[in-house]
Amino acid sequence: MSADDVVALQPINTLVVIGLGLIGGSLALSLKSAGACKRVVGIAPDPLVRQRAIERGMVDESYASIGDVAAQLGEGDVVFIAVPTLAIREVLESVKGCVPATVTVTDGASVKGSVLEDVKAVYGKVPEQLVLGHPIAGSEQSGVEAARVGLYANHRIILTPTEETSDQHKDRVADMWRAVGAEVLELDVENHDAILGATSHLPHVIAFSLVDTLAHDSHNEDIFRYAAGGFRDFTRIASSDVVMWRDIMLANRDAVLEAIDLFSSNLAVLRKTIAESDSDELTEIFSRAKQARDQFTHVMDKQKS
Ligand SMILES: NC(=O)C1=CN([C@@H]2O[C@H](COP(=O)(O)OP(=O)(O)OC[C@H]3O[C@@H](n4cnc5c(N)ncnc54)[C@H](O)[C@@H]3O)[C@@H](O)[C@H]2O)C=CC1
Ligand SMILES: O=C(O)C(=O)Cc1ccc(O)cc1
Repeated sequence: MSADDVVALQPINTLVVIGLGLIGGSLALSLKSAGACKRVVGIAPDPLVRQRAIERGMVDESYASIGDVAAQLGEGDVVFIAVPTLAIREVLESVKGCVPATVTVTDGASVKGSVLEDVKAVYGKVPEQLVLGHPIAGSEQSGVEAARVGLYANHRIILTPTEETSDQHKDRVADMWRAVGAEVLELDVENHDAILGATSHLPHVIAFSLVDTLAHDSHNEDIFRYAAGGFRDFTRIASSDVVMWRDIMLANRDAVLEAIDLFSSNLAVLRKTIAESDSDELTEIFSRAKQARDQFTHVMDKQKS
């Protein structure tokens, strides 16, 4: 199914978003704009965030804690957890204490293995109402002001259901994402973390490390003044939220280390090729990379059009 197809959806009664930043706020705004849920409730510990979410029309009501609204929830309602990866466990503890088993509970964290471990630790099992997910959409911006309608349109959402996840809850979450124009895919947790470790987490490691390296080069105080467009393109993601990325690296440590090791050994090959002035091999490596990247952008552009 293409993301542009009009789909018949079960509307959500109440959507509760825990964490009113880029990811949670954008889902709230997008579902409201699509008319795909009757009521949106925001949960945020910071009163200023709660106020801005109301002012921006992101939520109808906002509370400091899920306990303030949980008793009103039931079948047909969805709780979406959109907080930094290592804050998920604490949020699950608060959800477990008060949210009925009929309510669909899902998340948007960038790492799925650690969240699955958190679920097992908190619930002692994987409840059928839990549907773990990850929107492959976002940016280097964060916070309540960064949220926007349309963030998920024509983007992919990966769900990582386990055998315990019920079809009914999974379908509800898939419908929710389709209502905001996303394409829904499924992966198992381990594959998800290995793939995202290589394609998302490693690029952030490299971007943060490159900027940190250059910023600490005492001989080059003015170094960024002379940077060309390529530097800006390549390092945009080093402006991303620090807590979010610290959590991702710690939560997906093994997959990230594996990706760093593979990259380091390929970088060492490239270094040797340059040191030896091996023109043929350099042409070969760059041609392979250019072809792969051109093919990737062609596929991505076709998806957008
Ligand atoms: N930023 C991105 O491009 C993407 C982020 N993600 C994931 O989505 C999640 C949210 O990320 P963003 O929305 O970008 O972050 P954000 O920083 O914009 O928003 C997170 C919000 O959660 C709040 N928060 C933190 N702990 C909380 C708690 N215990 N209870 C309630 N609220 C709490 C923060 O105050 C903040 O308002 C993260 O797990 C991230 O890895 C997934 C895909 C893309
Ligand atoms: O800013 C970018 O280009 C991103 O890569 C956004 C992003 C960040 C984290 C995710 O888990 C998914 C997407």
